[in-house]
Amino acid sequence: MIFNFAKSNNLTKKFDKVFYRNLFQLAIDGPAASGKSSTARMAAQQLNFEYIDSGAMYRAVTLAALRQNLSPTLLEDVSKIAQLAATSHIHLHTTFDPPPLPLTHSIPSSSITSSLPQTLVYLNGEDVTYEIRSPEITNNVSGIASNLDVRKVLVEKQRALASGIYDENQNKFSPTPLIKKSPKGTVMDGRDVGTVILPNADLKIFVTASAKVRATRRFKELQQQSYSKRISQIIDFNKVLEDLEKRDKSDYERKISPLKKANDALFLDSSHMSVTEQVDKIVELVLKRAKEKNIDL
Ligand SMILES: Nc1ncnc2c1ncn2[C@@H]1O[C@H](COP(=O)(O)OP(=O)(O)O)[C@@H](O)[C@H]1O
Ligand SMILES: Nc1ccn([C@@H]2O[C@H](COP(=O)(O)OP(=O)(O)O)[C@@H](O)[C@H]2O)c(=O)n1
Repeated sequence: MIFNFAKSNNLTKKFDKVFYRNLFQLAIDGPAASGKSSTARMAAQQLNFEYIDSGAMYRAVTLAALRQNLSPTLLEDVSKIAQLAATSHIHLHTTFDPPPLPLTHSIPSSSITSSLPQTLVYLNGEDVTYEIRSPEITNNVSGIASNLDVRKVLVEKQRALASGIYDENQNKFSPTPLIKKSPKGTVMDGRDVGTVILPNADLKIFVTASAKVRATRRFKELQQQSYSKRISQIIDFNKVLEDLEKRDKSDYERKISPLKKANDALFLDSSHMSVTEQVDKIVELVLKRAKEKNIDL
């Protein structure tokens, strides 16, 4: 099935305007391992927001393409990959355990100690949560994400998800907003959320940290993963840093929707912040902006 972009775009605009005016939209962009997704998920948990991991959608399409031996650099494969992006059912499910805390200004995120929220990713019904984080996917995702047709398809799905008019299970746009949970807002993270996907977001944050700090975080994460899966694997820090810098370059320099701070985004350097400090800062900024805009959270 090929989507009618013009039609779905109109739908998105219509429902954004009519039904979702009062839902807070938080856009978080930044380079790899800057801390976007962990802070976005924890902030979503505290604020009772829906969380949308736009990068996971590019990763899922990359997995689908690699499974079919399609290459983003081969012209004849490019339209097939866009077709895959359109026809694949990509379902994101973030589990908040424990359930969201009641929102008060005095609960710091450090009080959430038990399990951290995590996002399960399903591709055509199959749980691919871990597979999409493999080095093979990580090293190929930027190439797929620089494809204009793939972006068109995913951006429409991402906008529709944020507006509640995309049914992930059916892979269909809905003419009426779907009654899901009743979140007070949406937080989406990625590379072009503030610039392209949600240009009218109520608050935009561009998170970054030095490449060395980010590579150290990824390195620890990979070590932890191999330890928990009991895989004995040597992880080379220099290789992690090199891969991360290569992906940064591709994301910052691509022609279509490059990674860029939106003009109205706030800059957050997380190099010397803990995850808890990042979450607390973001929640504080959301509450302040909601108050200014008379949005009831
Ligand atoms: N401020 C921080 N200090 C230390 N580790 C962090 C910080 N922010 C995130 N992390 C860790 O770094 C890794 C990458 O963070 P993640 O949120 O996945 O980044 P991104 O979504 O930007 O790629 C994760 O293991 C996360 O727990
Ligand atoms: N909105 C987005 C999100 C991700 N992406 C692409 O998808 C890749 C993976 O995104 P991600 O958020 O999962 O990556 P990490 O920051 O977690 O490493 C990025 O390197 C980008 O190339 C994008 O182009 N646009």
